[in-house]
Amino acid sequence: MENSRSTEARKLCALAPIIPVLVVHDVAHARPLAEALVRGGLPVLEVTLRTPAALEVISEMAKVEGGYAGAGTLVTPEDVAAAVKAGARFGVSPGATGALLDATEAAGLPMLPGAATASEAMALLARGYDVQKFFPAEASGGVAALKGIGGPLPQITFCPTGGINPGNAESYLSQPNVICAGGSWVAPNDLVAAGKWDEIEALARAASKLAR
Ligand SMILES: O=C(O)C(=O)C[C@H](O)[C@H](O)COP(=O)(O)O
Repeated sequence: MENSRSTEARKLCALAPIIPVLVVHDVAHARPLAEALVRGGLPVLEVTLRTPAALEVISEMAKVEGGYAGAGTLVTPEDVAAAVKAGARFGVSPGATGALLDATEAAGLPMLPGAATASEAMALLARGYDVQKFFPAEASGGVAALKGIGGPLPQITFCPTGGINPGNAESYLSQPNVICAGGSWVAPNDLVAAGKWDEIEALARAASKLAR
């Protein structure tokens, strides 16, 4: 769309079929985890601001060549300021508020804001966001809901996240209004804690080959 605020988000979403959603507790895991995911073909990394280490994790991941580390779970303007300071290349939010978008726009932070209903998607579209996170995807009706929203609102493209797994990912990715999907399965807590980077790379590689 003209004057889209989603130009950068669209480019990032086009880089790989899956955006890993990362909950990282130990900053020592940041570099090897990001390197494994990038090696596996998933360069766009959403680090959720759900752990005390998250901002430092973003700063470490930002140093990984070929990667794009962003901040997820942006809820407040303060989150945005902290994420930008940490070096986040983009932001993701589960929903959207005017205050949050005022902050990301003022900071020039490329943004993937969340919506779960037609009204929320329309409000974001009116503000210029034609690429949106569809969250929580499975709980909000999954592929059927995306098909439903895509009827009257085909100009909006989604990154569904929440409940996506290797078994259902391709049914999402095959929708005309889906550009990529987010998921945590490529970096399970137990593999991260155990430093099993090769296994994470293999999960990433499989995810990077999902058809869309
Ligand atoms: O914290 C956020 O802002 C989020 O983005 C939530 C994530 O989208 C989901 O936690 C990922 O869902 P799963 O792949 O089902 O684990």
